[in-house]
Amino acid sequence: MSTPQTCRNYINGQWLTAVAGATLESRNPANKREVIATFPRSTGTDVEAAVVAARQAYQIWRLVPAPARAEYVFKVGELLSKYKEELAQLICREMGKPIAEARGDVQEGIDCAFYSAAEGRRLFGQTTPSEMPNKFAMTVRMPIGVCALITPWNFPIAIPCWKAMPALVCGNTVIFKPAEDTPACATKLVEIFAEAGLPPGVMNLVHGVGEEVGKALVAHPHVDLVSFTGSSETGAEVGSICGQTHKRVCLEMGGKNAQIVMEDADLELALDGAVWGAFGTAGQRCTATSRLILHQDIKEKFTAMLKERTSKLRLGAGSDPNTQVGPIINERQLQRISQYLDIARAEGAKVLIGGKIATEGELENGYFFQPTILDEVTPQMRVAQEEIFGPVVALIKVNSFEEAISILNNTKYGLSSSIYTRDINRAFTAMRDIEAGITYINGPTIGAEVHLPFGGVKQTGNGHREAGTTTLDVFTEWKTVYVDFSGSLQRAQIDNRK
Ligand SMILES: NC(=O)C1=CN([C@@H]2O[C@H](COP(=O)(O)OP(=O)(O)OC[C@H]3O[C@@H](n4cnc5c(N)ncnc54)[C@H](OP(=O)(O)O)[C@@H]3O)[C@@H](O)[C@H]2O)C=CC1
Ligand SMILES: O=C(O)CCC(=O)C(=O)O
Repeated sequence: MSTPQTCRNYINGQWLTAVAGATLESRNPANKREVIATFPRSTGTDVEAAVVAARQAYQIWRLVPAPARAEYVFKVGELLSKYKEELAQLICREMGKPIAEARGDVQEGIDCAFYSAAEGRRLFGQTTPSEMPNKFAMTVRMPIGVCALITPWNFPIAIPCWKAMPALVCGNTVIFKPAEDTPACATKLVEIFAEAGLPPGVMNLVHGVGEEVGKALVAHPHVDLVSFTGSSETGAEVGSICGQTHKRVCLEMGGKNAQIVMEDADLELALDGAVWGAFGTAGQRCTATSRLILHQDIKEKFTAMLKERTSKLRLGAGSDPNTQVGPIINERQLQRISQYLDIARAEGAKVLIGGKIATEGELENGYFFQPTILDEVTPQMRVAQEEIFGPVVALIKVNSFEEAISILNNTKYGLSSSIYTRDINRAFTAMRDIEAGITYINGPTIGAEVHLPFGGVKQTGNGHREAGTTTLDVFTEWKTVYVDFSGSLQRAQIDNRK
């Protein structure tokens, strides 16, 4: 066990303890005796200092040319590459995901840095004809101001990067409130932004409890925008406060993602998709596959294949290269998953495999849940409707393609979706009729790429898309500019007559 790291807030270019002095700690979810970090339990006073710093810095930062702002973000990308392994090891210890996935988390940050940095030389507006003579019409993107970025623990590097990087390139300043479970990852990330040379106040970090720090940021009158990823419940609260104060808000919330497997699918391919979609990151992704909608003709065979593969998955600490499924983030989430198993049994679902907290050998030291398959699930059951956020997948049998699409759409969420079929007509029909922000054809529901829009429909979000060029609509305001040069023309004509 290594010595716990002492994390601090980063406000106006300085590393600070919370003014009130209180601290919290994060632990290794694979070994709960190991304290990874202590970090400030900040209060409204620290939030106030960060907002003042970010507002002051904004007046200078917004005037730095966008290509120059982007150079800082490019530098962050280079530094992330340099520290990639160190960061990945830290993610394994603090968040728990297997090392290969942790490297992917950092790589997403690197990809986002280079993609966002390039946008510094674009940030395109439009020019369009004016209906008046001697008039020029155009639109330009303007920064919004101070952005509060409130992030979850499941992608402790990628998600903060895909918010902070475009926000900064667009000319905003940032206050980052990371999840309580991953303060050390957040601190290392902000150290990297600082090492890249960002001026004081442009990037600020305030650790603490969501109900305290997150809430104070959302309610603060001088925070202009909130970008939030997390649970639907918290997202609804954040959205409602922002609505009351007319604050810009981008919400990215839950999913109840389904993979359809039709009778003509390549079953081996669909199996790979189902296993990694459902059990990758121990199911703790908003894009995780939590429902498998199986055509009746392949249901029995596919279920047997899935059960066999699931039984061989190796649970363990993320830092062990042999681990395929890591721990659950904390005790509260572990108990929540366990409660969903009770609900599933009470509703009449059949536990085919798994279904319990895993305690064999060293697993007892951490928060592990057995990869679980629930069979005989019907579309209205709570386990088919509510986000579990754990390694639990529900099997639902269907008789037709139409029924499969209808059941897939039958939830309040609409983030990711997938269909395995060899029929091109069905693939395109699914692409058209599925109600989700993301649809994969012959691929799992997970695996977002940073240059495409990320987000969902219905209660998954509020219509915005981060990542891709659509993120620019989150982090900028449009300004419409009319230039009327008829006056000066007339003056020039008068001058010529003289
Ligand atoms: N869509 C996604 O990617 C994710 C979805 N979830 C879903 O959320 C469930 C619970 O996970 P949890 O981590 O508690 O998610 P939360 O939504 O509570 O947390 C997400 C972020 O919001 C902060 N926060 C909490 N309360 C408030 C508030 N009142 N105002 C402002 N910010 C706040 C949290 O801080 P703090 O950590 O201090 O509480 C964290 O930084 C999961 O089971 C899963 O269903 C979770 C993570 C990611
Ligand atoms: O599917 C992915 O790769 C991205 C998932 C994600 O960002 C999330 O679960 O929060």
